[in-house]
Amino acid sequence: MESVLAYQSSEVDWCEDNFQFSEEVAEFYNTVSSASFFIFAPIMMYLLHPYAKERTHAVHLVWLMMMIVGVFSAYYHMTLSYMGQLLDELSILWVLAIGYTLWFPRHRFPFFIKDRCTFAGLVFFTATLSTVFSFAKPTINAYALNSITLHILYVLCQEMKSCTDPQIQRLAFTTVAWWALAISCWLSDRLLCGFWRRINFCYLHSFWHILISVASAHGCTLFAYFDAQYEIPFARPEVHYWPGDKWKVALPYLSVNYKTRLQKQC
Ligand SMILES: CCCCCCCC/C=C\CCCCCCCC(=O)N[C@@H](CO)[C@H](O)/C=C/CCCCCCCCCCCCC
Ligand SMILES: [Ca+2]
Ligand SMILES: [Zn+2]
Repeated sequence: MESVLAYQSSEVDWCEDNFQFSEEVAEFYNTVSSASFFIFAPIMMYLLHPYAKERTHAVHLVWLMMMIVGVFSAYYHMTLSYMGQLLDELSILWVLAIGYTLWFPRHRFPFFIKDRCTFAGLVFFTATLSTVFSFAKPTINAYALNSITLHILYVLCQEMKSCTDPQIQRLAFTTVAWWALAISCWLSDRLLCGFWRRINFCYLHSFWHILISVASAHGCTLFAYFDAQYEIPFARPEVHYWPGDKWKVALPYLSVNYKTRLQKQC
């Protein structure tokens, strides 16, 4: 047990120099930047609350899990332990599982699945199996998790084929742009560390933490929008931005129209 908790027992070491500032913290910038999950999650929980109230409070689980990802990510970079790595990766796997359960469009379910409850069962079975397999070769886990994003991108492209709303096209474009920036940093830190060391700039993984938090906030709002359109169309979902619709860099959220719903019910 002691060895899986030991500092640097993980096979993966990120580009940032270890123990630069303290003997307790292996990768200082990577540890500190994990706070971005903590900063964005409560804001998104608040912004998506009207949609969650209308649809299901389970939406908040995604943001709770994001905070857990933040804790495990900080623990992992602080210790570079095997346990830290697994906790970080498994928490990502499960936040993705919750995201799929909530937002995967019903009309794209496999033909043998008729309702969201059965779909949730399939997702949770797959995630449990993947949890078990993740112990087999931990070095490939992160690549496997990143390839799930390719499936999310595929679903997004399919959904956008029938979407002509310029607001949603803008949101889809921004989501993919943030994600592309994030994954470039992740891959570059992983594969081109020699180059970054030579120019003394080893902080790309900490940029990834911030960029993927922003990309996730965008991606979740986008899929929540598709979901609201299919599942609660009477709520007339609309995308807005915080702090303001005119801001160039802002967090997207969904507004729902309670008034229309009340009129419909009467
Ligand atoms: C129908 C599909 C709905 C999908 C909803 C998606 C909900 C996902 C929400 C957030 C997940 C973000 C988690 C990021 C955690 C990063 C922690 C980290 O940095 N870990 C690294 C080690 O420190 C590790 O190497 C990283 C592994 C890979 C992580 C893959 C994350 C996938 C994020 C998917 C984001 C979707 C954005 C939309 C893209 C078009
Ligand atoms: Ca390192
Ligand atoms: Zn990380």
